[in-house]
Amino acid sequence: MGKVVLVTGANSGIGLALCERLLSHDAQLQLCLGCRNMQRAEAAKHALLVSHPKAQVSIIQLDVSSVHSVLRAAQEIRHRYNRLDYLYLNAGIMPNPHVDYKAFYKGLFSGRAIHMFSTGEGLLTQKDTLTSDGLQKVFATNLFGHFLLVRELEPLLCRPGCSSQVIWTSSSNAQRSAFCLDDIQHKGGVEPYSSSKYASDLLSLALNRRYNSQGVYSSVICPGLVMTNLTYGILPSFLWTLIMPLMWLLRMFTNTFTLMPYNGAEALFWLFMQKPETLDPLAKYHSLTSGLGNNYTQPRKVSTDNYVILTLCLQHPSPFPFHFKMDIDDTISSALYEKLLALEHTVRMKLKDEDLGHTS
Ligand SMILES: NC(=O)C1=CN([C@@H]2O[C@H](COP(=O)(O)OP(=O)(O)OC[C@H]3O[C@@H](n4cnc5c(N)ncnc54)[C@H](OP(=O)(O)O)[C@@H]3O)[C@@H](O)[C@H]2O)C=CC1
Ligand SMILES: CC(C)CCC[C@@H](C)[C@H]1CC[C@H]2C3=C(CC[C@]12C)[C@@]1(C)CCC(=O)[C@@H](C)[C@@H]1CC3
Repeated sequence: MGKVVLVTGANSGIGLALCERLLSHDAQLQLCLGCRNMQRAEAAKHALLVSHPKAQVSIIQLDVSSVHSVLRAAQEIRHRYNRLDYLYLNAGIMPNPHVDYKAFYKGLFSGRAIHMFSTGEGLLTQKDTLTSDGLQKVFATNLFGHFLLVRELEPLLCRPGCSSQVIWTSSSNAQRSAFCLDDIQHKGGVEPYSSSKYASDLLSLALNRRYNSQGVYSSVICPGLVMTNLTYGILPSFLWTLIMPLMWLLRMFTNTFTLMPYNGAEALFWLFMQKPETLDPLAKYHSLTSGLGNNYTQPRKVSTDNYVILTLCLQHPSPFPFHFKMDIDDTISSALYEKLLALEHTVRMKLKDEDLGHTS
């Protein structure tokens, strides 16, 4: 039986490009597309089968922002498969983005112009909304729904004698300054995207600590800047087309402008071919494209100087001396993990109450 791979957000952009690449590499795969929109999912499946007519591709209806949908989809996946070798947590949103053009022009003439272009740091804010579960939507979609999915799929991921990989599509826009342990949903801020992506980096660390002994390995990747529905939501496509020559020029200075979904999926695909035991839990794997258009994957250390958040978000005085930077990383990721477990408990209880309410 071929390996089983589940990809969330597989009907467009980087997720769909990854599916194409995986099927080109291994025709025996059992590929499952986790999508909320069945029409788009069917179109994606059709496109994959046109290029790989013998491939085994199935669809699972999954809205990662909805607790109920995640639980139902996980139940169906457990029913369909008896193993899960790769779980790609790729679905993501950046709703109502706003570009700070003043900061952009300021940054353009500063020494940090390249950094600004490759991370978008300080340029973007978003207006978040609530889900029907009462959670912040960006947090629920980019982080919490995926956390719940991992927890629900534990029996398929943790199999004695076998290893499996959980792979998060994070971002170079993940900034520690946007994240706060006291507000993991980012209710009080204007950078929920950045916060959720930073939280996914931390959560991946915690998952490794929790699950490595059971053969589950978690990694995070950065796809670079890619032209997809997500980026077309930031600037209209005609404007991206207009500035495309500038983007190609900038590729000479930053290899993070992967631009095409195929290139952005490079690190996701690269991880598929690695022995998970050899991966560095403290690394973030970057999809990079050189000025000449060659794709490659590069591990870069996740920032370890998290004492900034600690001092901002934990009670003063901080009980941790600065020279324990690695331990502090562990402390924050553990604290986030605990908070996610507590939230999971709350939402499960709420669902139970609602179910009881309906039946009585
Ligand atoms: N493009 C870029 O430059 C970068 C992207 N990323 C990350 O890459 C990932 C893929 O995004 P990208 O391909 O660019 O953008 P797309 O908008 O093309 O893809 C996002 C995918 O996520 C799905 N999705 C969104 N919300 C949900 C939900 N609630 N439940 C299930 N699926 C959902 C979308 O489905 P639907 O069609 O139904 O909306 C879509 O398939 C995201 O996590 C994004 O944050 C990271 C760094 C840079
Ligand atoms: C209109 C102006 C002439 C050009 C404005 C450019 C900005 C809109 C982009 C410059 C760097 C871009 C960027 C992202 C979004 C668009 C920019 C801010 C991201 C934040 C998109 C999502 C991600 O996850 C990041 C990796 C991107 C980093 C760069």
